[in-house]
Amino acid sequence: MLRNGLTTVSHLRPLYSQSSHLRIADRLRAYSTEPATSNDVAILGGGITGLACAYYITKELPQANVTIYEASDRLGGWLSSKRVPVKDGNVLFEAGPRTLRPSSNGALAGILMQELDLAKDAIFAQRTSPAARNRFVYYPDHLVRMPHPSSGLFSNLYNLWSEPIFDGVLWGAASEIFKPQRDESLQDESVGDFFARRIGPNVVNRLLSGVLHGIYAGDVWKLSAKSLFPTQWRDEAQSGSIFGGFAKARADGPEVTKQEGEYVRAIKSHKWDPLLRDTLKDTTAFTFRDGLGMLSDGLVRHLVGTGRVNFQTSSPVQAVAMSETGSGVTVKTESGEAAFANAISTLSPKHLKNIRQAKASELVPAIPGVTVMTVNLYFRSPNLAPAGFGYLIPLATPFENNPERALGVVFDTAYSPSPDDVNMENWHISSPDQLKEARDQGRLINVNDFAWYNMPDRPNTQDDVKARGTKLTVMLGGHYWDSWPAFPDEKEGLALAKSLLERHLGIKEEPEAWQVNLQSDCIPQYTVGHEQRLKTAHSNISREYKGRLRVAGNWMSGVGVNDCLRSAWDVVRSMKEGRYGTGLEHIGTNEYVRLKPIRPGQSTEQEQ
Ligand SMILES: C=Cc1c2[nH]c(c1C)Cc1[nH]c(c(CCC(=O)O)c1C)Cc1[nH]c(c(C)c1CCC(=O)O)Cc1[nH]c(c(C)c1C=C)C2
Repeated sequence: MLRNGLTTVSHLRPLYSQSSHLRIADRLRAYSTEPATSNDVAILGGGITGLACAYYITKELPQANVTIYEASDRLGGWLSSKRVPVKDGNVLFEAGPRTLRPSSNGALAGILMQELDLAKDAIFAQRTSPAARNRFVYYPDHLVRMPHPSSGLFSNLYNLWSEPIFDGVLWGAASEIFKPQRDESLQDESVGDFFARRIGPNVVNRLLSGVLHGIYAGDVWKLSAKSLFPTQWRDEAQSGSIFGGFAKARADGPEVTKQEGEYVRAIKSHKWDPLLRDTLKDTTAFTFRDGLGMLSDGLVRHLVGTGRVNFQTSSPVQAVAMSETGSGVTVKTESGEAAFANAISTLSPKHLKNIRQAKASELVPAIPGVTVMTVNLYFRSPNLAPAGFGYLIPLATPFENNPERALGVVFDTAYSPSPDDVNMENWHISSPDQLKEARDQGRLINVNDFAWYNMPDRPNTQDDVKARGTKLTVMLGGHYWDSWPAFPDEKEGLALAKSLLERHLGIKEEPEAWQVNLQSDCIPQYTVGHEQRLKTAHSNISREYKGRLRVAGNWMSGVGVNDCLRSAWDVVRSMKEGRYGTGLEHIGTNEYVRLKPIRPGQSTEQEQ
């Protein structure tokens, strides 16, 4: 959509929402009331989780056909990458997530990249890059760089001693082991209460609240310690302290849920492209030439190619009911009813509620969401922000230094190279022959802190401009807007972002391009008691749909894109193995396995 008065060149076209891409047989079947084959699966929601579910089904369940129902006219959910023209070319703006990390659940994104042939389009910011080394927090009236090994011991110690943000941190951490253990009757508490009790309130208000702004856009005093920090929560109960548990895990190996152990094993047994695996090992975060939207586009393209997926866009689901025989479910939309053996809902709990028209009781207890406004800005001048990831604004930053109620600012230029960044004259190693030779030998090539994977072409760039400017995203709102009756409009959002950047970074320049995006209810809040709510949802869904409806998405085990992929992977794996489940059966599990300790020089974990 056009937000800034400039023509937007959008690569996110409604290509796959066009009925010409749907197989006629599939379309007829989708609207017939004939019984489905025993394998057909309906997927509710065409965001990244829905697309990933369809992908894993086509890969793992060769007999199954899939129908994806999406209420809007586009697929991909809130992955939304758009090109915006500027005077000397165009730049890419991300309305939602902008980068992915390759570790943990991120391995699935790496595997998708390999299987969808997207690695050649990827941009890999290396661990050596400023994006990895320089992370800032704004407190109380200036940017404070977080300690990092690359800064050197002296500089880190000086920072810890001189910056008020770290007051009480060292002492709080050192004495944590002596703090009394919580009462056994305590079932959950807020992240704030937990860490204030274990380390001290300054750590919560000045540091941790900022980190949780950057992930959940949420309030540290409301989010659940048990759900967000399960390892530390268990460590206190089992070892008496967080540090005690940490030391035990270092010595004996970390304990993880059985489900996590299976995941680690599956990832390890994947047949990795060795160069991609090595590239990802040295990568702090990655994205693609045309932004993260390339991931959802790549999935859709692949799914169309399988001929087994029927896309029903602009088709909100009105009801999902058990079939009369109990051998499947029927999905009702405005156009009719269709029968399936199984359904996977990737809808938010709020939308899931609507699929049980007549029922008054709730299927999934309410899980609140926060609204985030992202304001993308592109300035003509380069280096208006320090080199680095960006900065977070914690709760303790005084109101007069953050009246805009911003959560943080991302320095997008750090992940989003333009031709300047890959200009041969600026390379660490300037001989292309030397680089090609290294790559031919399978060695990783680092061009100004970006891995060069797509040999022999030039390293990928995202912003197509002659001279690099500064690209920033201001994040506003989140829990600060919880009780607001209305949100700022585009003009107000832009004004808020500009006034924040002027106060914090001294930027007075007018942006050459900008885009304001209001993401309503976009990040679910795992507030105190979240685990219990998920258990209730599991028993309700199980009772009503008897294993025929499963759920996946960002409201159960992590709010990021990587977590959505993981949730899709888990749900399809459980279907493949014929396990009875709802997608929530693992919640609150007490079956654990111990992984082998990670020894120096060893990079991966193994199950014992
Ligand atoms: C667009 C708003 C989002 C905010 N949080 C998330 C989104 C999509 C989800 C999220 N962000 C991060 C994680 C942790 C895992 C990780 O990839 O590191 C999750 C689950 C970290 C993160 N936060 C910000 C960035 C650039 C990243 C890296 C991944 C990403 O591109 O999202 C910046 C940031 N995100 C939000 C705020 C308020 C913020 C402020 C600087 C909200």
